[in-house]
Amino acid sequence: MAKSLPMIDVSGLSSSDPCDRVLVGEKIRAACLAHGFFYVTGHGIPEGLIEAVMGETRALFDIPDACKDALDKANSPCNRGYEQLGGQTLQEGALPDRKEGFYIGEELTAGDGRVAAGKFNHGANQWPTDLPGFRPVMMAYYAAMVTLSETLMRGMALSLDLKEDYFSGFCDQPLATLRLLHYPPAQPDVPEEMGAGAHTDFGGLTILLQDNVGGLQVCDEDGGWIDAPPIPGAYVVNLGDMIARWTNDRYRSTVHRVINKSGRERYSVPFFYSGFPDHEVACIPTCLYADETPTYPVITVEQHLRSMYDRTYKAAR
Ligand SMILES: O=C(O)CCC(=O)C(=O)O
Ligand SMILES: [Fe+2]
Repeated sequence: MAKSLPMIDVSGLSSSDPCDRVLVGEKIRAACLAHGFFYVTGHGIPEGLIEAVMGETRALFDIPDACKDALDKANSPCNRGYEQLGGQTLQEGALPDRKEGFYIGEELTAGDGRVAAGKFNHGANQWPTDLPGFRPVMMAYYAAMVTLSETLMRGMALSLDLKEDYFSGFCDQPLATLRLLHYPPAQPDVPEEMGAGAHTDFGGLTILLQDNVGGLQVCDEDGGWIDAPPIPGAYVVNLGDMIARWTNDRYRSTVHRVINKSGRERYSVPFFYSGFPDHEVACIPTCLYADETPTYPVITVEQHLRSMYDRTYKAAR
């Protein structure tokens, strides 16, 4: 039987009964130890909002090329806006990714202290002018994703037998990115080209919304690939590099990739929850065995993100 990823109903994390919350933490622990990837239901995100996000995403990628170019993220000091097909190379040494994208973050004005201080990826968005529903839908969804991420980080803390608010410093004024992606069908005559090359995610958690096309694959411990097909009503959640650093790889930042072999257009909307930029990500003492030392040096969220953007965008420049 083909391997599959676990499914977790996380509604218990919002229960007033601590036992309910601990039970979900235990399920998260098992899923993180096994794969670092799991499906989530009971997330509380309204279906209508999800449909609206998918509708606006398709509409965005359907606007004329000249309008996309006007929104190019090269215009933005904080990496917001449109990224053309092949703009990123997630897997070192591979061909550029066969995807186009659009980056959205928290809407911040020049007067915000973090923007004035030149904090990484902080600032204003670029919005399409001819799609009136786009901005309100994306901002509502961004806010809902921040709330869900906070809930899931409490679940992560419980899963590690930590106090539920252990990650509250990380969750303070979090840097996060909503990313709209469009994957044209793979080209049969370029079999080595991928929609997204094999990579790990850079932040804390990723919450992925995908359409019904499929193509996401998760690397197994034995080096094989497990399909993560779309399941209606469920998100795919995966751990990013920060969690591997916190746990000294007890929980892995699992490698994944996308190959769209369906012959159809694929759309997905990952939300990357990266945390407070100045937060120092250091190994959690209880994640070390007695004779073990931390594999990773202490790093701030911002330092790690900057280095990963440098690496994955350098090749495509
Ligand atoms: O589109 C997907 O299913 C996954 C995208 C992804 O892995 C990423 O953007 O980091
Ligand atoms: Fe990813």
